[in-house]
This record gives sequence, structure tokens and C-alpha cells, in this order.
Amino acid sequence: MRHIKTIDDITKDGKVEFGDGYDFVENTEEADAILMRSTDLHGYEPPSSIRAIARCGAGVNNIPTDEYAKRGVVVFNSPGANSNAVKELVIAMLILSSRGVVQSMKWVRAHADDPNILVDAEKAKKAFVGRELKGKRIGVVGLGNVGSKVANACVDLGMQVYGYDPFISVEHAWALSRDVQRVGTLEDLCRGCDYLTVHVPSKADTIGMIDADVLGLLNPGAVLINYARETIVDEDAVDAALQGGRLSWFATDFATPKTVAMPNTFITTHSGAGTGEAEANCADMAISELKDYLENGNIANSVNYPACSMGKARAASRVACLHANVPNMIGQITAILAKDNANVQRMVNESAGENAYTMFDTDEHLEDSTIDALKAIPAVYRVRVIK
Ligand SMILES: NC(=O)c1ccc[n+]([C@@H]2O[C@H](COP(=O)([O-])OP(=O)(O)OC[C@H]3O[C@@H](n4cnc5c(N)ncnc54)[C@H](O)[C@@H]3O)[C@@H](O)[C@H]2O)c1
Ligand SMILES: O=C(O)CC[C@@H](O)C(=O)O
Repeated sequence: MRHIKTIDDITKDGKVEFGDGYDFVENTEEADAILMRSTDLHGYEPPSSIRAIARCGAGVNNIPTDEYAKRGVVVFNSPGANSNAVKELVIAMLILSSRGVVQSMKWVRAHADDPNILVDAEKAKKAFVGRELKGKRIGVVGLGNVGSKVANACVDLGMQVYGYDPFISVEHAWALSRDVQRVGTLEDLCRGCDYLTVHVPSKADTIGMIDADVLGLLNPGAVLINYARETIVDEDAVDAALQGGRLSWFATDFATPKTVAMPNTFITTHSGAGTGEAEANCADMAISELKDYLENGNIANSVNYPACSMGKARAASRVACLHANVPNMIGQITAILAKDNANVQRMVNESAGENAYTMFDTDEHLEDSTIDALKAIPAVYRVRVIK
């Protein structure tokens, strides 16, 4: 039996199914893996029983992924699984910030007792006249799972769409409409935009990237949309731009003490991914990643270890070593296996950044002393006997 600890409400209806051979535990010390969403794990040291953590969602800025890699804990996310949900809410924010929808609905509620409301509403409506999205210029920062979908949807709305992503993947470049014009700098993206929407992860080069200089390049009365992370915008600069009229509206998914005090905001409760479909997609992806890792040692969609697959574990034994990406690791591992006279059927070594993963199948089970010798290699973080 493998044991799973869940943190956060994974799905609204509570449905989280791993199937036969798994159960859920309260005590993390008894768990093999953690399934989670947005809880901040910085400062939290997982017990040694934890071999993997799967984040249902895209952003992993709530998890110290580098530190966990060095403890031999593989962190997964669920890329793209909630991107349609975010795209739809971003489109809603484009419309809400352009058409006075909320203000007009508020007027109706406030005049609910007016017996002539039908006639008076006709007079009131001129206060809520908006503008159309068609023909307006939008800049999309980050053209990954969410940004590429938002950009394509904006093309369909007849907008002039510009995109900026120096690290765009081949997959997303292919998915992007040919009507999205890519630019090489954030400044070129922002110059003359009526709308700016941000879809990048929170990391060193994106924190505070939407600052006073960038905002100053937008057209007066522009709209800023942030459904990525609160850290990406300089909140003081956004506040000043709203007060000074450079921005007419700021739509954000992050209710920080500063954003809630700003004028002209649409603020939601980190609800970009808040649909039953997105929750189920994220949970399904995260669960299958954890199961394949726990049962077969395969890694897909990890944010701190390389992708690696040897299919189902069918040989007598399968062992995985999580280690630093340094020279002579394979040499050291095979030398230890040779001492045990182990016959290796297959071996795979993959690396990503500072970390690497070596997995092999053998004809027979290795001696305990062999496993201990592998663990004793200085750059090895963890050795797993999967089978
Ligand atoms: N509000 C929500 O509920 C919600 C839901 C999903 C994602 N998000 C946030 O949105 C972010 C994006 O989500 P995604 O699924 O599209 O992720 P993704 O990884 O598919 O795409 C991110 C894109 O940003 C690009 N990028 C990275 N650094 C950049 C930089 N300095 N300048 C420009 N582009 C850069 C990457 O190349 C990538 O294409 C996530 O990291 C997460 O923080 C929020
Ligand atoms: O888990 C959530 O509700 C939000 C997830 C979202 O922010 C993400 O990064 O995918």
C-alpha cells in the first residue's frame, strides 16, 4: 500500500482517486507523497518518507523546488491543465473593464425599488457607455499555456495582438495564431497598448517586471490584467497609474492589502483556475504523475528533475538514483554494480540544470550492501529501490 497526504482542497467535490494500492493518511510522516495546491511550503521540511510532491496547478512559487531537489524530493506540476479556465476569466476581465457591466448592474440593484426603473434605466445607461475590444491593441506577456490561449482568443475577438516571450516553447509557438505579432522586448510590447495581460511565472526576472516605466508606455486609459501572480506587478506603480489615469482599470486575481485599497479594480479570489473542469484536469494529471513515479520511477512534468521514462517496471528489480548533475556519476554507479556482479538490462541517465536522474533495471535484486554503497556516493541525494 502507498500512502498519500493531501494538503488544500484539491477539488470542490472532494473527488481525489488514486485507485487500488493507495490510501490517504493524516500524518505526513507516514506518507510517500503529497498532493497539494496553493499552500506555501517555504520553511517546511518534508519528512524523509516523502519522495514526491505534486502541485495541482501551474505555478510552483509556493514550493522551494531547488531545496527539495537536494533532499531527493521530486516536485511535479500540471502544466496546461487549468489554462482554459484562466483564459476564459481573462476574457471576462477584458469585457468587464470595457463595458461598464458591473457598474450598470450595481445601478440596477440600487434602484430596485424604483417603479419607473425600465424608463429610468434608459436614461442612466449613458453613464455606462464603453468601448469595443475589436481593433484595440493588446500585449500578452508570456506565451505559454495560458498566454498563447489568451492571445489566440483575442485574435478571434478582432484585437491587434502582440506577444512577448523570449523563452517560448516550440509547442506554444506552433499553437499560436499567425496573427499574433511577436516582439523582442517588453518595452516594444507595451508601447501603445490599450490592454496588457500578464502570464509569466513568478521568478527572479519577472518579479516587479510591470513597473512605472512599462506602465508609462501604455496608451492613456489602458487596462492591466494580472492573472499570473501578485509579485509580477509593482503595486505602487499600478496604484499611481490608476490615480493618474494612465490605467483606467486593473483586473487582478490577487487580493493583497495594496490592491484592495486601489481605485478602479476588479479583484477576484485567486479564482483563475476555479472551475470544476480545471480542478479535475489538474488532479488527474498530478495523480498520474505521482503514480508513475511511485510505481515505476518515471518522471513527467517535474519542475526540479529531468523527464525520464523506462515504461513499466517489468524486470526483477528497478533502482533510481537522484543526484547532482556532476561528472563521473554513471562511472561511480556502474562500478558499484559491477562489484555486485549485477547484470543491467537497461539504464537511463537524464539531467536538468543542477540535478540528474539515473534509473536502471537489473536481472536480480541488488544486495543491501550495494544499495548502501550507491547511497554513500557523495553527490547522491536519494536512492530508491522501486522494485
Ligand atoms: N490565477 C490562476 O489561478 C492561475 C492559473 C494558472 C497559472 N497561473 C499563473 O500563470 C503563470 C503562467 O501559467 P501558464 O500555465 O501559462 O505557464 P507556462 O509555464 O505554460 O507559461 C509561462 C510562459 O512564460 C514565459 N516566460 C518565462 N519568463 C518570462 C519572461 N521573463 N518574460 C516573458 N515570458 C516569460 C515562458 O517562456 C512560458 O512560455 C503560472 O506560472 C502561474 O503563476 C495562475
Ligand atoms: O490551485 C489554485 O487554485 C490556483 C492555481 C494557479 O494559481 C496555478 O498556478 O495553476
